[in-house]
Amino acid sequence: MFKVPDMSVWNGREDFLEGALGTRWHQQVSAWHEGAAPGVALFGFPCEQGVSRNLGRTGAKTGPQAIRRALASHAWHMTKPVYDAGDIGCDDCDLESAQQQLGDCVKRLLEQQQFPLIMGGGHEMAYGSWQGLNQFAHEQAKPPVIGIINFDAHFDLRAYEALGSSGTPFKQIADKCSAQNTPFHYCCLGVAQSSNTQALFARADALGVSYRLDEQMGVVYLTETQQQLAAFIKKCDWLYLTIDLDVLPAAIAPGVSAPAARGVGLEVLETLIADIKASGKLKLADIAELNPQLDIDQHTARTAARLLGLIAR
Ligand SMILES: N=CN[C@@H](CCC(=O)O)C(=O)O
Ligand SMILES: [Mn+2]
Ligand SMILES: [Mn+2]
Repeated sequence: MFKVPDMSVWNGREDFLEGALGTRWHQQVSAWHEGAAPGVALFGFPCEQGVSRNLGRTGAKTGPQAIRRALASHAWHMTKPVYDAGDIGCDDCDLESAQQQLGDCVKRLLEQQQFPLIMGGGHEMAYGSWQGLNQFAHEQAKPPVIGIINFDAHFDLRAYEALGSSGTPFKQIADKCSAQNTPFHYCCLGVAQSSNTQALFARADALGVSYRLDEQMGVVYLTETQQQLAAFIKKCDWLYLTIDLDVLPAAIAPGVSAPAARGVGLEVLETLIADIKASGKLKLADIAELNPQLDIDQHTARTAARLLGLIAR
């Protein structure tokens, strides 16, 4: 259910002697309101029902607050406003209602010319985020072609029966795209072979997914990876970027349900994010799976905050 932003989390060190150039995020982030000037709207999805249904290690529901706390002390280098627009949790409702409400909030922010940046929570968040962008796209005179770029060790294309989980969001989106007769453009980068069964690779192939294994994503393969990503981006009008923090090596991102033995390096991830931003097509982004209970000295929260700051810029 919707919670208004708790602005008390936005606090930290203040460099009074430095004046306006000495500010940090906690001094600049304001509560979002209808009619606010276009900028970046942070939004939380403190939910882990999907992780629990997927038999993962729970704890991600405190992820959004941990990212906010890590971001609060970042030095301010932004040239556009940043807002906190609140949270949609799922303590009092089922996951499906929370995903739908998240979608409604994302759509509302897009209608208000905001760039929504959603903080999870489990990766079940993606099915909510996408619903908002999809609905907004269908309000346009000519609905733009949406492409999903997922940095993840997992395809998250698991089969499901009645209910989805953190392992199914892109299968759910593929099914929706098929039902509404729109293309399913999905690029999944950083896939760990050992963490995805043959069934998932077969489903990815059947759905025409553009993917790369983690072992094909080292710095030596960067140009090749950039070319594959550029070819994917070319097919799309709008992009939805979703980052599952378990794509990063466990040493950098220990605070996730399924830490990666190998993972994709931050320098590669950041270069690819810069390419995505430079395309001018990015409409929506989210960062999933931060589990503060499993984190070590806020390493994962700090990485999530760094990536968030890079996307917001
Ligand atoms: N979004 C996560 N998907 C992985 C997670 C596994 C886990 O939480 O342990 C998957 O379904 O395989
Ligand atoms: Mn994953
Ligand atoms: Mn995932």
